[in-house]
Amino acid sequence: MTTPNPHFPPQQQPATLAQPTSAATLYRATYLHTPRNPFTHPDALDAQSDGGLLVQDGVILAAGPFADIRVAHPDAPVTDLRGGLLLPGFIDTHVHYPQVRVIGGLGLPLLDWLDQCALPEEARMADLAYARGVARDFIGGLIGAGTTTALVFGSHFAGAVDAFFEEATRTGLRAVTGLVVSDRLLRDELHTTPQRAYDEGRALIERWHGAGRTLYAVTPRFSLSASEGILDACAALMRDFPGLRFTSHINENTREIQTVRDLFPGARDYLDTYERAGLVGRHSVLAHNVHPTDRELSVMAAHRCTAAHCPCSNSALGSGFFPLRRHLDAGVHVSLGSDVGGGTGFSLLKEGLQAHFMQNLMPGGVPLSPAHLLYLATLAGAEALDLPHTGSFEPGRAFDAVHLRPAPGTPLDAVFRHAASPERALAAAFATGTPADVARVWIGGDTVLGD
Ligand SMILES: O=c1[nH]c(=O)c2nc[nH]c2[nH]1
Ligand SMILES: [Zn+2]
Repeated sequence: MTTPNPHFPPQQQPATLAQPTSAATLYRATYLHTPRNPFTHPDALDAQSDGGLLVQDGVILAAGPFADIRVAHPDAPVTDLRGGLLLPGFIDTHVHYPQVRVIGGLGLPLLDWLDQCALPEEARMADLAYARGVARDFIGGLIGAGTTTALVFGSHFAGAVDAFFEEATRTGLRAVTGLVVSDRLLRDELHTTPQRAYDEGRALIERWHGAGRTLYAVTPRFSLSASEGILDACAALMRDFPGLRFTSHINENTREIQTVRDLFPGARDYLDTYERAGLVGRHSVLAHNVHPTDRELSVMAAHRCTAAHCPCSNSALGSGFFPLRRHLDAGVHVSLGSDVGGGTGFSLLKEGLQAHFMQNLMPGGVPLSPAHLLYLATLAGAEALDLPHTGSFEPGRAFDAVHLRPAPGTPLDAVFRHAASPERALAAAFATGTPADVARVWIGGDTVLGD
C-alpha cells in the first residue's frame, strides 16, 4: 500500500536468541509468515520452502532455512512437517461467542438479523449449562479453524462470560473477551444498568484479566444499545484497570448509523459517541467501519485504534464494501474478523478470500496479495491487540502455529504438491483451504489440535 503505518514499526529481532539450555524441538516445514507489514514493506513475506523453527518452552529460539538451524543445533530432535504449510496461528479480532449456533441466518440486514437470529439465541445464555455447551462449540470451532488468539464478543450474562474464560483456560486458547453491556433497544433480559455493568465487569476483570492467556475486553454492544451512562461505566473500568482492551461495533449498516445519529444528537458522528466517553485509544478495536467519515478515520488513526474488517459478515448481512484504501490512506490500522454468527464460519482463510474478492470488485479497491492476506490474518491481529509475542515466527515470539495439510487426493493437496513456490501454495490455501485442512495447531508450543 501507499501510506506507511507509523504506529507499528517492524520489530527488530536478532535471527537467533540464546542457545537452548534444555530440550528444544526443531520443526522442519515449508513455512511462511509476515514479520513486517506488507502494506508498508513490499518484501514483508518470509517464505522458507525447507525451513526450520527451533522451539523451546513454547518460544521460538531460531528461524530460517532448515539446514542453517540444523548446523547450529545438531542434537535437537526434529519434527518433520514437510508436505503441508506451516503458518502462524490465525488471530481473529472480531467474533461472537454466543452466536456459534446461529451461523447462517442469511438474507437479513443487520437490525432484522439481530432481532430474529442473534438476540433470541443470546438470551439463552442466561442458562449456565447452555452457555457451557456453547463455549465448547465456539472454542472448538475457533481452534479447529487454526485460530490461536481471538478478541471475542462475550455474553450479556456474567456467568456465561465466566464459562467462556474457563473453557479458554482449559483449551489453552489466547482469548480477550468481556461482558457485553447494553441498556436499551435489545430485549429486556439483555439489558443492564451502568452500576451493574461496572460491578460485574470489575469482578470478571479481577478473576480473569492477565490470568494465564486471558485478557479482559470492555464491551458495550454498540452505541445504538448503550446509553451515555453505560459508556461512562465502560470508561470507568478502562480508567480503573489499566491494560484492558476495548471493543465494540461501528458504522456497519446505514439504518444503524441513522439510529445512532438520532440517539446522540450532540455527537459529531458514530465514533464521537465512543470518543466523548474516552473509549477510543491504542487498545480499541472497532468492528466493521464500512461507512466511515473522513473525520472518523483521522481520529481513529490519531488514537491508533484498529478497524476489524469482517468481509463475510459484510457480505452476508449486505452491509457494504469495506473502504480499505481509505483506511490505509488515513493511517488506520486494519485487522480481520470472522464475525461469527453474522459471518459464515471461523476460517480466516475464508475471510481473507472474501476480503480479496470484495477489494477486487469494488471501485478503488486494494489488490490484496497472499502476503497481505496472511498479514491480515496474523500479525495485524497481534498488533491490534498489542500482543507482540504473537503473530509471526520471529525468534522471541510464542510458537503459535497452524499446520495446513490437506488430505491426499484433494485439490489443495494437488496444488501443494505441484506449487512453483510457497507463495503460490499460500494463495491456494486462501483460495480453497478450509478447517478440514487444519492438521495440527499449537499455542505457546502446546499442541491444542491434532498430534
Ligand atoms: O455484525 C454484528 N453482529 C452483532 O451481533 C452486532 N451487535 C451490534 N452490532 C452488531 N453487528
Ligand atoms: Zn460483530
